[in-house]
Amino acid sequence: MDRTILETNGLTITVGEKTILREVNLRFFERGMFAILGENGVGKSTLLKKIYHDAKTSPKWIWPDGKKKITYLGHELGFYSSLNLEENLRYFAALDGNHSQKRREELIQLFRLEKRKLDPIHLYSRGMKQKVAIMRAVLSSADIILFDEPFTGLDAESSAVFSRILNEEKEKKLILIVLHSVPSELQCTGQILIKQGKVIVS
Ligand SMILES: Nc1ncnc2c1ncn2[C@@H]1O[C@H](COP(=O)(O)OP(=O)(O)OP(=O)(O)O)[C@@H](O)[C@H]1O
Repeated sequence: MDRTILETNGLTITVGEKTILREVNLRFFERGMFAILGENGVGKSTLLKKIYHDAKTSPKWIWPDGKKKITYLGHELGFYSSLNLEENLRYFAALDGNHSQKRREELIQLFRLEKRKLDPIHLYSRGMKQKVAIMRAVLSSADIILFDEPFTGLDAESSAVFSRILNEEKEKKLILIVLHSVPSELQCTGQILIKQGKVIVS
């Protein structure tokens, strides 16, 4: 049976003098993918960051095996630009407690980076860098993945590939994903619309 893995009980977020979100009550089980939608500036990124921050720091969060298994991909892509793709992914795998080398190679192929995997990341284009950050998040052993506009910079083919990867991952993990529009291939479990400080779940 599914159990609750993430809950926000009456969460109110205030930035400076301004209350961005009021009394947000969300509850998620261990699997599924939920799109977080809404106009510019309504608080989508703020909500995601708050969830990540609380998950890492709040004593209210209980992690079954004591390890905090949540990862976040925001606007900062977070890898080592002087290292190549292989080195970056291997480094993060070592930090994380190792991921499958087979899956790593599979993702490199799916994103068509095999020929570039030994180039340092600083030579990559914007979209290629985005793919590296996505691979890192997908390969992590986290139970929860938070993505903030992860389709940014991806071409149509890569967007379709990434949507298919997410459709598979949502069967094993909880994925929250901030989007401006839902790509046609993406099969979300539900949508969370933020409007005027309120959250509407559908
Ligand atoms: N550090 C901060 N200081 C002051 N205001 C902030 C700060 N961070 C965010 N805000 C404000 O909070 C509101 C929500 O910002 P947020 O980035 O969460 O919106 P968003 O829905 O993700 O927007 P977008 O679709 O444009 O990315 C905005 O009005 C923004 O100006």
